[in-house]
Amino acid sequence: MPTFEITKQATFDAAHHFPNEPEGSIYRRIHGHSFTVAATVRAEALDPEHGWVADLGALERDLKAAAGRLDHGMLNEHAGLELPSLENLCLWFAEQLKGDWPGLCRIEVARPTIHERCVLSL
Ligand SMILES: Nc1nc2c(c(=O)[nH]1)N=C([C@H](O)[C@H](O)COP(=O)(O)OP(=O)(O)OP(=O)(O)O)CN2
Ligand SMILES: [Zn+2]
Repeated sequence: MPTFEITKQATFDAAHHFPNEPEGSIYRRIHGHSFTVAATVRAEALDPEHGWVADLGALERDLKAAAGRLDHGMLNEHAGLELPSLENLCLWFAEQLKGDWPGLCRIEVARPTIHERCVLSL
């Protein structure tokens, strides 16, 4: 069955640290990154009234709202981000969005400036 996937991306900047890493590890020290987050929603049929899977503007609003909760903050202070890896960020964004977006099928969180990313398939 052919499927459509629509994706919206947002950006945020945040600080974090990894408290379980060994003394002397640079990851233990508080440091910051610029992040992108992309959310993908899948559907097998288009909304016949609009001719789209869902309004990308609505997805943008929800994704920006979630990213805004992390922007210019300390990731470790958020429930679920006590160990603030890209992997746990994917889970955190999925948790924020899944209630309103039942077709959510993919979250990608990246640090583009250092060429790192993680993809969560749902
Ligand atoms: N699987 C994962 N591994 C690591 C993650 C992660 O989220 N998932 N995160 C980190 C740290 O956030 C680390 O700060 C990442 O930075 P790094 O790759 O070390 O790049 P830097 O620019 O900070 O350092 P360079 O030495 O210049 O590469 C680690 N691992
Ligand atoms: Zn880091």
